[in-house]
Formats: sequence, structure tokens, C-alpha cells
Amino acid sequence: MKILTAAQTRALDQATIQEQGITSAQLMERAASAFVEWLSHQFDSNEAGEILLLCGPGNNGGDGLAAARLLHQAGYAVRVALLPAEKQSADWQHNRQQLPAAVPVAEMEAEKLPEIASGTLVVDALFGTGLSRPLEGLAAAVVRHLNKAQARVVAIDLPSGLFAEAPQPADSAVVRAQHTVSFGLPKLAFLLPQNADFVGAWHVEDIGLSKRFINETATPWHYTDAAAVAGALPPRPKFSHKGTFGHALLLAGSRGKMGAAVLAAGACLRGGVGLLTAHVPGCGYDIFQISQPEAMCLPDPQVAYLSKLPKLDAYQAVGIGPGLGQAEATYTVLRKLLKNAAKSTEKRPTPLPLVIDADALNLLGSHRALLKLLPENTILTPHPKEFERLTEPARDDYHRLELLRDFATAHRCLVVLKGAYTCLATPTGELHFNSTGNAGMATGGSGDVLTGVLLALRAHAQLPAFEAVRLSVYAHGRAGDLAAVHTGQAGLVAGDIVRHIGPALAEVQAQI
Ligand SMILES: NC(=O)C1=CN([C@@H]2O[C@H](COP(=O)(O)OP(=O)(O)OC[C@H]3O[C@@H](n4cnc5c(N)ncnc54)[C@H](OP(=O)(O)O)[C@@H]3O)[C@@H](O)[C@H]2O)[C@H](O)CC1
Ligand SMILES: [K+]
Repeated sequence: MKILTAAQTRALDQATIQEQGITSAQLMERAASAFVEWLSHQFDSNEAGEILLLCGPGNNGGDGLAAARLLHQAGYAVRVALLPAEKQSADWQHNRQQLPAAVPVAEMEAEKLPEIASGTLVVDALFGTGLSRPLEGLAAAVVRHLNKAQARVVAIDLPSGLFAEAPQPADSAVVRAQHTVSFGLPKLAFLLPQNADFVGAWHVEDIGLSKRFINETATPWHYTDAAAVAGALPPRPKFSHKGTFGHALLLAGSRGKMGAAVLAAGACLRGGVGLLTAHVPGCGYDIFQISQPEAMCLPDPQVAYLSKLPKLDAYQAVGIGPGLGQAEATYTVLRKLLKNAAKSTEKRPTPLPLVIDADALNLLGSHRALLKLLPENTILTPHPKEFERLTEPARDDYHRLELLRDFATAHRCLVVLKGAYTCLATPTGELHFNSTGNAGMATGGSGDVLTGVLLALRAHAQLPAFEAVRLSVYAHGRAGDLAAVHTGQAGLVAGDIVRHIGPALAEVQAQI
């Protein structure tokens, strides 16, 4: 699913109006009906009580006025508070005229802000995508007044005061909504942690916007939903054998951190790899062999950490990092791996696919000269702190996305920035936000599991790099969601994610 800017969204509205031969008031009616449908599913008229709709002067306010009429007609008690302005949009005026006289309407003033008793259901229809500057004066006072009340707040399209795709100055007034109900496509602002307290839970309602326009409009931002990965995993041919799905090599573990190697290996096996060999420090040999009997194991001559790079000829992908530690000898292993993976051979004309995680990322961060050795299409999986060590501290979440995009294009690699909406940056500068996963996955070992899935799908001969990474991230989150059904979020551990990778991949397997 694409994510568009506010300006593109306005153009999308116009394209829809022209293509479908409807008026802008009819499109507004669709938006208001979709909103009212969502609201009435959520709250019946008893639960809702008297609903207060705060309406601004533009089309967001117009949506609010239309919603007030539809809610009144559906038997809800409503009252409307209008934000005074010099001019109102044409569709606002149309919906103001359509509002039944039985609906109480008041104009807000600085000294006469609407009373909002604790628990009141408030619809925020002050500003949406037309916000052109931070709120101040009366508008800011209304928002602060609302945020102080113990109200239940549902925002139409965007919480008022929030820009759709840019940061607002610190301390500016922004509505804190429990729910945001938007139309057609999600907005970039919904996906960033710094906006979580404003946006609340967000929902996107279909209002029949022009598919042609969406298809033809270029954007760097994408949202990976179920439709984006449906059928992405090729079916396993009947006459396949273990060689068909690749042989992966995992370099992982150090004394006290063998669990990370075991988890990554388990995830790689559950991710459908044909064969897996793990290279582990001497102290981890028994641990690994006993915990992962399906994998092969090469012990390093060093007891506590990795010091040697095995020959790479037999492998279709290599993962390095989980539980690795940062010993000097291990840094040498990483440098050698980057150099050898980049070399083309007769059997392998393109670089050997690599997945770099955890301490291997920290080694890259502390030896940045290694970055120029990264083979094309290498996958890096930092969390925000690890990413900062590779680049610089970000001013805010929007700046972090810029740094992410710049890093992926400069180094021609795929960077998976882990978080609630894990963001995959591609060498061409696209950003793909993942839709699956839950807060239960914020637990030790989750990242090691992701590395294992990535390794399996990168070793898969039929999956190009981008598809393999997008699918891995989606399936990892989905496995976490399936696991949480049984464990709850608090009870979820990384091993539960491993056990649900198979069912998650089965969901996205192509049917023939
Ligand atoms: N497809 C859809 O998504 C649909 C969306 N709809 C709704 O329309 C709004 C966007 O409507 P628009 O009229 O473009 O914009 P707003 O309602 O957000 O606000 C514009 C007016 O607000 C003034 N403004 C802007 N910033 C401020 C500010 N900081 N303080 C005070 N006033 C402000 C602006 O004035 P200007 O001076 O900037 O010109 C306008 O008067 C979208 O969000 C949806 O809710 C449609 O219903 C159709 C489908
Ligand atoms: K709003």
C-alpha cells in the first residue's frame, strides 16, 4: 500500500472527483459516512452519550458537520462547536446548511470554550491534511482545553495540529486522540513513535479513491500489508530436495550468548532453508549440537569467541552477528567475510548475500572503514541505537528516516530499522514500513529470530533480495502475532516466535 503526502492526497481527491464524475460534496459525504459507520460500530448511542464535534473551517470541519448530521439521523445525541474563521470551504458551507436545526451549534470563543465533562466522546474535526502552519491563538487554546479534559477523542483523518508527513515544532498544540480514522491510505505520521500519543490507534476506511491515480503516483513510502506479500513465497515443488532451498552459514555466538545463535538457527530452519551450518566458538559446540540437531556445526579453535572464517564456497547466504561479541579476532572475521563475499566466482557471479546483525553491526560502527566493503544488497538489521552507531544521532523520527534512506542508497544495501513499524530502506531509496508484530516482541532474542528468517529467505534461489527481506520482516511480525494469541504479549519469548514462523509463512505461500 502506498503512503502519499498531503499534497498528493489533495490531488487524489481531485482525480477521484473527475474520474468518477462526482462532486467534492459527494466525496465528503462518502468520507463522513465511512467515519460514522466506524464510530457506530465502536460505540452505540448509549455508550456514546452526547457526542461533541469540534469543527474547523476547511474540509476536515466539513467532514465533521456531515458526520454530525449523519449521527443525528442515526439517533445519536450530538452538539457542534465551530472554530470561527474568516472563510470556510464551499463543502463546509454546504454541510453547514444541511445540518438539521435540532442539532445545537455554538461558535467557540477564547472565553467560552465548550464544556467537556470527563468521558465525553469528542470528534476532532478541526484540521486535517490542510494544516499549513502550527496551531496558535484560539485553535491552540481549544486543542489544549480538549487535551486537559478526560475525554474520549476520535480524530477525523489526522489529529488536529499534526502534519501528515513532517514534524511540528516542540510544544505546539496537537490533539491527543485515542483513535484516528483516516481515508483511503495511511499517513506517514501514523508510523512514527514520536506521534503515538497523538494518533492513538489508527484505522483506514475505504472511500473508493482513484486506484489509477494511486498506481500512477510515485512515492518513496510504502506500507507492507497482507496484500503486499500475498503469494510472495514460491510453493515448494514436489520433486524438490534439501539442495533446492539453499545452504546457509550462520556465524554467531560467544561465551554466555549462545542462546542468540540457537534462536537464529532455529528461525533459519523454520524459515525453510535446505541446509544450515553454524560456525560457533568452541564453548558453544555442545550447546548448539544438542539444541539444533537439524543443523550442522563447525567449532572455532577459540573457545570463547569466533576467530576464523570458514571457506564460503558451499553457501548461498551468510548471516553474522547474533551473540557474536566484539573481540578483535572477530572483527578480523567480519572484515574477511565482507571482502570474500564481494568477490565473484565462476559459480557465483554476484556477491554472496549477507545478513549483518547485532554485534557485527556494532563492529561496523566502531570500524566505519568497513562500510565501503559492504557488498551490494547486503542486509543490515539495526535497532535505532545500532543505526545511530553507524551514522549519527537523529534529531527526531523524520530525520532518522532521512539518515536511513541516505545510508541505504550510499552503501547500496537493504537496511531493516527495527521498531513497531519496522522500516526497510532499499538501495533505490524506498522505505517500506511493516504492518505486523506487537509489543510482546520487544524482548531479548526477537532480533536474532529475524536474522534467522532473513538468512533462510536470502538463501532461497527464487527470491530476489528485496522480496526476501520484505517477506522476512512481515513473516517475523506475523509469527509474533500468532504466538501472542497463545502466550499474551507479556508472556511472549523469542522461542515462541520461532515456533510460529512456519504458520506465518504458510499464510503467504503462493497457491497453485
Ligand atoms: N480523500 C480524502 O482524504 C478526503 C478528505 N477530506 C477531508 O478534507 C480534509 C482536508 O481539507 P482541507 O480543506 O484541505 O484542509 P483542512 O480542513 O485541514 O484545513 C484547511 C483550512 O484550515 C486553515 N488552516 C490551516 N492551518 C491552520 C492553522 N495552523 N491555524 C488556523 N487555520 C489553519 C486553512 O487556511 P489557510 O490560511 O492555510 O488557507 C484552511 O482554511 C482532509 O483532512 C479530510 O478530512 C474530504 O472530505 C474528502 C475526502
Ligand atoms: K482532525
